[in-house]
Amino acid sequence: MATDVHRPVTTPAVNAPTGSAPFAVRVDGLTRSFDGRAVIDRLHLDVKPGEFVALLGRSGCGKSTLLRILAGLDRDIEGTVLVPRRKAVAFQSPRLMPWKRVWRNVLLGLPGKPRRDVAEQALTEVGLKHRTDAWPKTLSGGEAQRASLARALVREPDLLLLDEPFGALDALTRIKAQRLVDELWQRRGCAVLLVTHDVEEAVLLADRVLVMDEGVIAYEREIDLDRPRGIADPRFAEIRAELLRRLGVEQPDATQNPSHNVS
Ligand SMILES: Nc1ncnc2c1ncn2[C@@H]1O[C@H](COP(=O)(O)OP(=O)(O)OP(=O)(O)O)[C@@H](O)[C@H]1O
Repeated sequence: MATDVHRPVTTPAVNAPTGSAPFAVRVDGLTRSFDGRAVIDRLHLDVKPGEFVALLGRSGCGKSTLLRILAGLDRDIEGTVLVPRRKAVAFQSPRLMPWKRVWRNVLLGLPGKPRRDVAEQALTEVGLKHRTDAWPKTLSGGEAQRASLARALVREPDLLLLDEPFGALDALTRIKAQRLVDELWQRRGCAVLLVTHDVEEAVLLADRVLVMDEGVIAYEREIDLDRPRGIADPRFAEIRAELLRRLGVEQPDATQNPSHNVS
């Protein structure tokens, strides 16, 4: 896996030697400040190749900032960030160019002559082949998000960065999109870093869930539940409750309130 090293902008970014790295992400002593305030403060993070990691944290704690840094979109940093050269990112808003048909959007930014067959293959993978020639404005929210995922897939990423990709979808479409990401991850075997506000989504999908706070990874939890996972599993509920506690969310105490007990 070819690796990029992102160092502070004062030092030119260098490419690490190619070869198989024992990690998909390695972040060491990362600091990012805005107006003198460190939003990320000497953060450490490793993600293994093929690992699915979810990142939770209260609003404004720096999740998107971290993701943008990993994507190489923000290099005004201190510390070291090593990420695979083949990486792709999908955001909450699909960011499709309205003047390009879906298949051309999928290929946007890829070097070389646009290859419709490559776009079509990725669109097939996300169940959107029938919309290959559509204009973005004719897509539903879920379809647009799938087109955005196809755009990530054509890059054949070793690391897929997802910033709240399901945040704007209705509940049913969201469940379908979660299943699709799960399938794609299993098929492609790439590492995934998913930023989400949804604790259930994190526990459903991830091998490991991180909670970010005060500029660092404040808590992490391996999710050792069998897949496919379901919220009916008592251990699922236990892990969800622990994560909510770590996020500072008050929960009703079942011992104080018998209506929460299922007998
Ligand atoms: N370009 C910028 N200039 C100044 N401040 C910024 C900039 N980008 C982010 N910030 C600040 O950094 C902090 C972290 O922002 P970030 O978007 O990473 O949070 P987040 O955890 O992703 O939030 P949310 O869950 O609400 O999306 C916020 O206080 C935000 O205002």
